[in-house]
Amino acid sequence: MTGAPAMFTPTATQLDQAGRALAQEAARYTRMGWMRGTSGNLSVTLSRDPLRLAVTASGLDKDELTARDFVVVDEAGEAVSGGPEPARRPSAEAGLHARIAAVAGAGAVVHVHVLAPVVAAQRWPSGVELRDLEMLKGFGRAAHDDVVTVPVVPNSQDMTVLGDAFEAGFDPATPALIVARHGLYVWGDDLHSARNRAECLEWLLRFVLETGGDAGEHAARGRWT
Ligand SMILES: CSCCC(=O)C(=O)COP(=O)(O)O
Ligand SMILES: [Zn+2]
Repeated sequence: MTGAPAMFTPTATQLDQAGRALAQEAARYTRMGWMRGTSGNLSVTLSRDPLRLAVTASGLDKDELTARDFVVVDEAGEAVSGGPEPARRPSAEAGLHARIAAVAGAGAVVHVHVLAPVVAAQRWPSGVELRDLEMLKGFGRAAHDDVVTVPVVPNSQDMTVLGDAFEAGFDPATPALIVARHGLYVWGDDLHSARNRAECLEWLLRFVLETGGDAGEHAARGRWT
């Protein structure tokens, strides 16, 4: 027997909190230079069953978002009723946010156009390896985890294609995805945790780019440890 479809109506307080948090966080990323122009987008999960996300509106300068510049979307990233009026257009990448929230159980997803991941993916298109670095702890991993591979998927304008590629390589222990020639996705329980992870991952990626990515090989040979 199938039950009635689950319903969800966000409260005004929930919407207000989500809108303020998204706008504040987007302004912060813009100041960091990680959301240049209108690039980047953010989401928070409002409900799991049914899956509902508050995602930033599309095409806006992310430094100037108001607490109403977001859209409530479903598991496919499609706008549903219940968000601020007048309705805005959801981020073009809302479908990937929703897939990450569904598959990884993320409470927040951030997508930024920071340079290091894109350069790293150009250099290591089958995944960027990180090992033996204290900063891995800030990315939610142990510093001495064997090897942490940040997955890379080819860019696409089709969020189902991107979502399928993400899911195919998904490792629950690695809360990030690089979209080649595009940008970085990082997730966590909330926007604050996702930002901490993104900042630490950016540091790690800059490290491997600047050292040539062979830090682990040196350590394994006992030259640095
Ligand atoms: C110059 S930004 C190109 C689109 C993009 O990649 C992005 O992150 C912003 O898209 P949105 O629809 O969320 O504004
Ligand atoms: Zn983007």
